[in-house]
Amino acid sequence: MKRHGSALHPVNYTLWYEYVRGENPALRAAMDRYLAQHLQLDDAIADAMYRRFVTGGGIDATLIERTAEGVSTVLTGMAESAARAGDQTAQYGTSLSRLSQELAGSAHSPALEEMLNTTRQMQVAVTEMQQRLSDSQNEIGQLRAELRRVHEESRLDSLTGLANRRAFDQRLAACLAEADTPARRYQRPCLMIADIDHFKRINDTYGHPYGDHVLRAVGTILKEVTPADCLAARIGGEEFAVLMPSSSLSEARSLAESVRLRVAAARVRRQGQDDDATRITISIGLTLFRHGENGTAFMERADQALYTSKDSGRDRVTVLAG
Ligand SMILES: Nc1nc2c(ncn2[C@@H]2O[C@H](COP(=O)(O)OP(=O)(O)OP(=O)(O)O)[C@@H](O)[C@H]2O)c(=O)[nH]1
Repeated sequence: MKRHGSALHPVNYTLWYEYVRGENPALRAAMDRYLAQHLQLDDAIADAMYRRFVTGGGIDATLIERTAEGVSTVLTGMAESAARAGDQTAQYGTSLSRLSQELAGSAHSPALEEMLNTTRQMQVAVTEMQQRLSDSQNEIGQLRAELRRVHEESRLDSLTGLANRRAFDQRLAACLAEADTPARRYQRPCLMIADIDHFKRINDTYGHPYGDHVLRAVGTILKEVTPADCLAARIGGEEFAVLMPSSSLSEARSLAESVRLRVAAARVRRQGQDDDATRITISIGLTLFRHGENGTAFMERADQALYTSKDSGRDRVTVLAG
């Protein structure tokens, strides 16, 4: 990295790690072109390559975290080698000093003196290297923590703090893959989709900020009632979903009813109007997974149940199982 003018920091470590790993042909080709022309890979160029070939313009936190993991392992190995080299150099230096003292009384030895000086210089260089490796390791640790935070945030809906659609889709796919294994044959996941009633009217009557306030209130109720092994998400504007991997249909129905009742009982106050709260209701569709079907069919049936709730007067739970 030093030879090509690359400063020692996490972005460059990631870039070079990806290059050496050799599984990113586009990056490899671009870097090879630069290196063949003996061009310096300064920070601006490295940054552009990192964005273009490593993160693809956005942040792929999983990839970067994996890379940070790899770089950190390499650095740990280097730090251990540097520590061993430091110990050996120190031992060598001690032996040379002893030898020099033993010979001090006899003939003066410039060659021995030179070796002693060189050994001291080596000790300083090895200590500096150990320090630099330890600094880099700390930086990688911070980078990893930051990436974890970005990764977590990228899975949350910023308004309600529930999981977002992307996180929900991933969890649904994983849950259904597991549900189709023989071990889970008798435990079928349940899915509920909930949609706030007449939400457009709420927005139109009281304004969009109040609508947001209602969404947050529903999000809070869902967080409070959803068991730890289930996932509650905001999957669209005023649409929520709860995936229940190991609940029975009757447990899922109770959960859906309790969401409905708590939303109906909640009084979401308008700012500055303490006694004037609007009544909000929610319609819910609930269904049970059928072995062999895909996520789309599962979601569509929950949606169908939801629309039955809407069509038959709203503020109710409809179950479509089979
Ligand atoms: N405040 C707010 N409104 C949103 C948000 N996302 C979507 N909406 C609004 O949600 C409303 C959805 O309305 P519709 O799909 O027509 O349905 P509805 O009025 O809820 O009626 P029903 O579902 O039939 O009971 C639209 O007015 C959207 O503008 C958001 O993040 N904040």
